[in-house]
Amino acid sequence: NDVIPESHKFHLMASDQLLYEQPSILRGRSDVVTVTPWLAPVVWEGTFDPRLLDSVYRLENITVTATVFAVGKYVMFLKSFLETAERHFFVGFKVHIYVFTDRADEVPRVRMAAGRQVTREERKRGDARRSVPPPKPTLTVRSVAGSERWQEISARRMELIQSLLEELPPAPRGYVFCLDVDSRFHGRWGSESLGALVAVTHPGYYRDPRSRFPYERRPASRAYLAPGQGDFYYCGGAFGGLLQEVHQLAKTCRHNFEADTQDGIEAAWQEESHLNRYMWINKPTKVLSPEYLWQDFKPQTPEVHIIRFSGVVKNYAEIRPNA
Ligand SMILES: CC(=O)N[C@H]1[C@@H](OP(=O)(O)OP(=O)(O)OC[C@H]2O[C@@H](n3ccc(=O)[nH]c3=O)[C@H](O)[C@@H]2O)O[C@H](CO)[C@H](O)[C@@H]1O
Ligand SMILES: [Mn+2]
Repeated sequence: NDVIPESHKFHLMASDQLLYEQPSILRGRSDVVTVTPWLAPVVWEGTFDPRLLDSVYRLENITVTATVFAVGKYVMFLKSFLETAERHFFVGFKVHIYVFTDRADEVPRVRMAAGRQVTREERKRGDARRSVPPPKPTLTVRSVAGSERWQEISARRMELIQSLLEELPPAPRGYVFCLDVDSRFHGRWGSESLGALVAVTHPGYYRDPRSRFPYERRPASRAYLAPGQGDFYYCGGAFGGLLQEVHQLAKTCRHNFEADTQDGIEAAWQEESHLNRYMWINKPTKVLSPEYLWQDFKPQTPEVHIIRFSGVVKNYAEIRPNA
């Protein structure tokens, strides 16, 4: 006599067929903090069971949208970004990637990895609701204007993300991640990263006191954070969450960035500064550890057991339209 709630909108529901390692509330990662002071999980390798989470979210029929911008010479990063996304990003789920570029004819054709197909074994043990294998990830290319300033290209992403999300059909189980293109996946990035509002701690600052975070420090900017404010330094290169939440974020950051421009001020790190201000007020419901955005030039640290996504080393002078 199973208890079948009318709706499981507000809690996770698992199949009783799935057996996994017994969880412990005594043992776990003790070298890192795995929960914020507002009780949001901080996702590190070893804090979650990927099979359990995948099975939970497969019952939910979720869709994952990703946005990536490749304007000007940054189109050169698309091939490896897309190829590695195929191998590691939400494998087994409905994934839709939107590429924004001013060089549509240079977007590489990327072959879909076999790992995308649901295996026969998975189909056998899955329930009826998922007897149909999820479709292969799809890719949509959108044309955007180029620019003479990289700062503008980077910041304008908020505006384009906002309008994309206004066009997408509303989906209560729809998630979106907004990612830098000059990066590659090296390991799993999957359902463990899902949350209403998701931020990634910047790999360059997660060991630093907040006084050293490169927040916008001029009170005239709408991205201003005063000394003593700010939780973590989050990166502009990866954030996400539910469609409605990310829409709110993009709309707010765009509005504040443009209002600043009217006042003749550009935040220290453009939309990243505004994102940090936003996340100070609107606490993320899930924080991803720097495993989710590393930098290739940075030696791996002991607490980082796996690098999932990492920025490639690039020659700024060569690829950016301005220095
Ligand atoms: C890892 C990380 O958190 N990176 C952030 C950081 O610098 P980054 O040095 O990582 O910035 P970046 O040069 O990668 O630019 C950000 C993104 O804008 C796009 N782009 C940029 C220039 C260009 O000519 N063409 C183009 O397509 C592209 O998707 C790129 O990945 O600070 C920026 C502030 O503005 C952004 O917040 C970046 O997300
Ligand atoms: Mn980047």
